[in-house]
Parts: sequence; structure tokens; C-alpha cells
Amino acid sequence: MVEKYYDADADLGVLAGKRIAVIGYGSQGRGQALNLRDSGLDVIVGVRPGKSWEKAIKDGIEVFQVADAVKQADVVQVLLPDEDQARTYLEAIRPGLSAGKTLMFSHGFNIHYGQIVPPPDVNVVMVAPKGPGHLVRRLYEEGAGVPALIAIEQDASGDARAVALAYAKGIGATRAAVFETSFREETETDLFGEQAVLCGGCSALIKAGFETLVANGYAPEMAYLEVCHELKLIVDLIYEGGLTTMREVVSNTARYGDLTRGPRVIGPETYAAMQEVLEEIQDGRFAKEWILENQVNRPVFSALTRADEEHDLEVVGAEIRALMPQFKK
Ligand SMILES: NC(=O)C1=CN([C@@H]2O[C@H](COP(=O)(O)OP(=O)(O)OC[C@H]3O[C@@H](n4cnc5c(N)ncnc54)[C@H](OP(=O)(O)O)[C@@H]3O)[C@@H](O)[C@H]2O)C=CC1
Ligand SMILES: CC[C@](O)(C(C)=O)C(=O)O
Repeated sequence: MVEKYYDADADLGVLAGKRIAVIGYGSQGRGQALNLRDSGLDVIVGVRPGKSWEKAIKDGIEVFQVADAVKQADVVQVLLPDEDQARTYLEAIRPGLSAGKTLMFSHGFNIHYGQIVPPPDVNVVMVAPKGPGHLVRRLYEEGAGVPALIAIEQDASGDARAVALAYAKGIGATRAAVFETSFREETETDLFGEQAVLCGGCSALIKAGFETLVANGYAPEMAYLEVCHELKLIVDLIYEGGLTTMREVVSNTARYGDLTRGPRVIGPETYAAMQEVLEEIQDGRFAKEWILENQVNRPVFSALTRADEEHDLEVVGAEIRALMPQFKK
């Protein structure tokens, strides 16, 4: 059984008198840093001069160059893009680490695939919210929290778990639930989830549904409303109460179609493809591909991103959202 922790299991006092440097002020960096500050902890941010730097200053957080932030911190939370972490670690983080400090991540990619090899006398832990950074912030402000995973890779000080739990409490995660895992399990399940289901699988399913309807002469607007807009409403139901709640709310006709046609759409070929995707993650092929792609300035990433941004689904979707006041920024 997976170990679970809540507010009562975590002591913010473990971080009293300790300085936390959040490195990076993007999606996770901003959400986590602001929550830590509002939990009464001593938090600074390490970034390069630019947009993120300005944003942190506007939010009232003290900002330093990465190396300067690391030097003065007891806990260093690395919230740079995964593909930038190894270089920045060598140049600006590693020199500022010393015995007893805690090096923290929100995703295990660089540790698990050996891109970052920390010295043995520092703690290496993970606190990984299971949701995007703006929700980490929004739910905290609402008095709730996004659940998180923790993992302990190195426990040099003997209290690495207590430090990770205190940090998780500081960002609001113990208000929901914190689950203990390993760097390997988090990395492999997270990559699989985002590739096969959440981002990759879901985008491919939506595009396939949209293209099938449009190819059969239906209006793109109808196709968008059916397979994309309404998806959120269905996912919200699944989020709140699982497939059972969703099936209680939709019509019996929808439910019968779901139970009999869904398994035909996601059949044996999809299971085989998912298995292949998982094996590429497990044996490091995906990691190698993504690391090399970054070394040549991301030609595949750029071309595929551009093609999808120009897809009719995106063009029609933007037009439809512009007609609805709820999407006005
Ligand atoms: N996005 C998410 O919701 C989730 C992310 N994670 C993990 O959290 C980590 C951070 O991801 P995410 O928040 O998405 O990252 P973002 O891309 O949103 O933000 C990255 C931040 O790092 C800064 N940065 C980039 N390169 C450098 C550099 N060379 N030196 C200094 N600062 C730099 C950027 O600043 P600048 O403005 O200068 O570019 C920005 O502030 C990753 O490990 C990711 O896997 C985990 C769970 C969910
Ligand atoms: C689903 C994408 C994610 O894994 C996440 C928000 O948890 C990510 O890395 O952004």
C-alpha cells in the first residue's frame, strides 16, 4: 500500500530558520513560491533576468541569479524546464551545494535518467504536485490544495522525508493528500500519463473525432463543440466521481454507446501502442530522443507544434471561444 500523508503528518517547523530557493518562476515556480511565502516560509527565487525575473519582483518575492540564490539556500527546489536543468545544474547549482542541503525536484527525469548526479552528502527529494502550477496557487488561495507525490532518493541528513513533507505542507499539498513514491516510478508514470493519455492520447483522440466528423460533411463548429468543448464537462464529472458518476449523469443512450462503442475505438492496437510507448520510457529511448532533440534546437518539436497550431480544430475552436463571454480573459 502506498504511504499517504496529510497536514497532521507534516511539520512546517522543520523549515523554520531555513531558506528555500525556488529556481525558475514559470508554471510551478510561481505557484509553489507564492504558496510557500503565504505559509510563512523564507522563500527566494533564482532565475535569469527577463520576464520571470520581473514577474517575481512584481509579486513581491526577492529574486537572485540562480547561483546566488543556491548559495544562500538550505533547500533548492529546481523548477526549470526539464531540458534545461542539467546544464544549469552544472553551471550554477552544483557549485552552491554543500553537505546537509536539500536538492528538490518536481519531476524525476534528470535524476532518473542520470543527467544530474548530485554529491552524496546532500538530500535529494521530490515534491511533485499532480497538477499545473496555476492550480497549485488557485486551490491554495481557496483553502484547498493540489495533491502531490514525494520521493526520497538520498537522505544524507537523516530528515529528508520531514523536509519534503514540510515543503509539501507549505505549498498546500498535505491539505489534499501526499503519496510516497520513488523517482523511477514518478518519472515513468508521469511520462506515460502525459504521452499516452493526458496530453498525447487525448489530443490524438480529439483530433481523430473532429477529422472524422468533418470528413463526413458535418460543420467544423458542430464537430468542435461535440468532441472538444463538451469534453471538459465530461472530464469534470469523472474527476469528481469517477466513470460511475459520469455515467449516472449522461443519458442512458450515451451510456450504452460508451460501454459498447468505446472499447472498439480504444482496442487491442491502442493497448499495443501504449505498451510500446511505456517500454520506450522504461528503457530510456524517449529520454535520449528528447535530450538529443534539444541539442539540435528542437526541429521535430517545432514542426509538429506549428502543424497542430494551424489545424482546423484550433482555428474553429478559437473562433467559437471568442463568441462565449466565459472565455474572455
Ligand atoms: N507545468 C506543470 O504544471 C508541471 C511541471 N512539473 C515539473 O516542474 C518543473 C518546471 O516546469 P514548469 O513549471 O512547467 O516550467 P516553465 O517552463 O513554466 O518555467 C520555467 C522557468 O525556468 C526559467 N528558466 C528557464 N531556463 C532558465 C535558465 N537557463 N536559467 C534560469 N531560469 C531559467 C524560466 O524563466 P524565463 O522567463 O527566463 O524563461 C521560467 O521561469 C519541471 O521539472 C516539470 O517537469 C511538474 C508537475 C507539473
Ligand atoms: C500532464 C502534464 C504534466 O505532467 C502535469 C501538469 O502534471 C506536466 O509535466 O506538465
